[in-house]
Amino acid sequence: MKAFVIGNAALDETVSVDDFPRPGASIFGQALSQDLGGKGVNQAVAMARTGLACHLIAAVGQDARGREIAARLAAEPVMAQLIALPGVATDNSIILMAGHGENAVITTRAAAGAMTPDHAIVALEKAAPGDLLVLQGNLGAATTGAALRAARARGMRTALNPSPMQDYVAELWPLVDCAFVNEDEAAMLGGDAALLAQGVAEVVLTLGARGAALVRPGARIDAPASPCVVVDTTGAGDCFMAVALASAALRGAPLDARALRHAAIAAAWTVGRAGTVSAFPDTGAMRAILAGD
Ligand SMILES: Nc1ncnc2c1ncn2[C@@H]1O[C@H](COP(=O)(O)OP(=O)(O)OP(=O)(O)O)[C@@H](O)[C@H]1O
Repeated sequence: MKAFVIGNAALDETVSVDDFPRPGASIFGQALSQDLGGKGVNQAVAMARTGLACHLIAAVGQDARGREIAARLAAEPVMAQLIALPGVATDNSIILMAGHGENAVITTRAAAGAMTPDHAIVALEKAAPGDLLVLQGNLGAATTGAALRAARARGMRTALNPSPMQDYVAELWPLVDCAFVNEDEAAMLGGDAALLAQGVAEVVLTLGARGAALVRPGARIDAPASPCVVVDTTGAGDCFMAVALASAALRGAPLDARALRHAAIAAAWTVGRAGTVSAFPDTGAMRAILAGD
């Protein structure tokens, strides 16, 4: 079984602040750090570090930041296919990390928005029935829809994390087998019951420090978060989704309580460290997590 993540690639620029600036205010930040990021990259790298065969398909510009992303991805076990598009800038995320543990993220989407339906369809030509497609909310409506339809035509399983939330997502749920949503997203979408009613087979609700729940028609599994000291929550949701899916896939099992436990431990590892991809468990730590109960 292989996973295909079609999504965005970015460099995360994180600055620590005591608190978020009010409109019009100028404030000091404490440190600027750079990390590999973008939800597509985050999820693909976390999956690949578990040992699951994982392809990443993402677009960058033909610029220094695109080359930097390629160089950093080369050090990861993910099979990365970066499409270097002429005339667009590589995407960036600007992350404000506040002293109270919350963050605010602004992501550009020039390269992600320029990915076409053909990019997605061609990328999935290597997929086999039973392989997994993982998507997030950064691509355009046509490309996301084409990826989901191509996956269904190939007998793949599909998972979607609708973040950042875009309006078009409402039309896509009948093509999604598994939805991962945080509390805000669940509220915007009318709750897990509304997603199940639109044909989604299973919904994973992530509830921050209160853990997560796996909901299927007539069944619900609750899983607590793993305790940790909060340093930086950036990427926790991406790490959680990737590890939950990979844990189940590597065992040939459906999503289950054990997958949620593995995901919670990996996400807490991330929350307890600064950064995005660099805060995820490395390959050794990830395999140790997945070996546990
Ligand atoms: N304070 C915390 N302590 C322990 N685990 C946490 C904490 N916050 C998040 N997590 C873990 O990360 C998972 C995902 O968190 P959350 O529900 O906040 O998703 P998210 O909003 O998509 O995250 P983010 O946008 O920060 O990446 C949770 O289900 C939990 O396992």
